[in-house]
Amino acid sequence: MPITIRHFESAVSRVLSSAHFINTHSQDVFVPQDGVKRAASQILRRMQSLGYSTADWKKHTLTPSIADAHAVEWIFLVDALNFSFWCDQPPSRQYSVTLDGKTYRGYWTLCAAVNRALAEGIPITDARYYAVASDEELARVFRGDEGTEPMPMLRERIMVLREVGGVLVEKHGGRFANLLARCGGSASGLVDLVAAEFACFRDEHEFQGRPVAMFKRAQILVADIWACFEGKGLGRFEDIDSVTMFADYRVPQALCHFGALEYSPRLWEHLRESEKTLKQLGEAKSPGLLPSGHPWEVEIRGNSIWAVECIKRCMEEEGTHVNAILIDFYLWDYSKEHSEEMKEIPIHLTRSINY
Ligand SMILES: Nc1nc2c(c(CN[C@H]3C=C[C@H](O)[C@@H]3O)cn2[C@@H]2O[C@H](COP(=O)(O)O)[C@@H](O)[C@H]2O)c(=O)[nH]1
Repeated sequence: MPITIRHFESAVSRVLSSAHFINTHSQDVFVPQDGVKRAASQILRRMQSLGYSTADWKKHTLTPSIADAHAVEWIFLVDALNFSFWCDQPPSRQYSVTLDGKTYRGYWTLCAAVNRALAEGIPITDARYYAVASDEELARVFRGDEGTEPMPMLRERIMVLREVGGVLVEKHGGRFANLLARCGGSASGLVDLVAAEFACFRDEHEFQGRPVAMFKRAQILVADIWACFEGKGLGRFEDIDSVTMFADYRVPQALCHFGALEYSPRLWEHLRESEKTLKQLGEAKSPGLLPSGHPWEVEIRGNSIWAVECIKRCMEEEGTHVNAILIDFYLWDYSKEHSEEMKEIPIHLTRSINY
């Protein structure tokens, strides 16, 4: 049997080559270059008017306000669990977490629950705790407001905590900072290390017979550290601009809104119908959910990554350098601040620990 010498390609460059392959082989999702051009000018103008930068990361109420060793463990814990917050219940019943008088939904429920646990004296960001804490203790950490659904995919989240906590305790002295110290200031190297050490971060699929990679949570983990430290100290990465957009279910909405992403009529119809069914019948019976790895899911995620790369290149051509991370963060924040407008654009809903 010939030994195949697998040419080692870093995870981040595999994401970019996957996005290009998906874009050139998609049947239902497109990145129209005229839309990209318009989107790039609009987004650039808005980001410049806001002075949007890494400093915006710490401005959020719930993200760590001090860039220190604890912030690194906080970011690792949150990005290990940073997936699938949507639920099919009516808004009044949707999982929510109220902290300091403010009620949070979606991604921010995770941050609120973590900060609440810390305020209650629970060392939730310490791998030596969450690797072995009981299911009941962890369910209590992530408990929702009275009368709301439990946290979506709580069982999967507890399994993720056991996995990543166990690896950190057994191999890295219980701290993600020790793994971070081994990446030699390379973002791509850190993504490789995270994908090698933790199975739950390996966001890889097959598309038309070819392996494709997205590594959404591994990349946003690196990006959050970079942003929190504003590119300095523990957050200094020489190759940070190689990191791509994070293929979630929110930014595609914003990309469609700005005209940089388009769906075929049949895909648009399917997503619209599945959202309606989801609301009427509830998730259990809804035919509409896209199973993880479905071609349409891969097309939406891969083309979202490609669209942001094209927007980035358009901005370069206009003489401004903005990396994919900041474009992504801006679009995600935009989608949350304009949720009413976003309602016009259906999202692809998948039960997945990848995003
Ligand atoms: N592409 C991308 N996806 C992101 C984020 C974030 C949080 N980042 C914020 C924190 C600091 C930064 O400044 C950002 O403002 C969460 N998500 C994903 O969204 C989904 C949750 O949506 P909803 O259910 O509506 O809350 C889910 O897949 C989650 O994994 C991002 O930045 N980019």
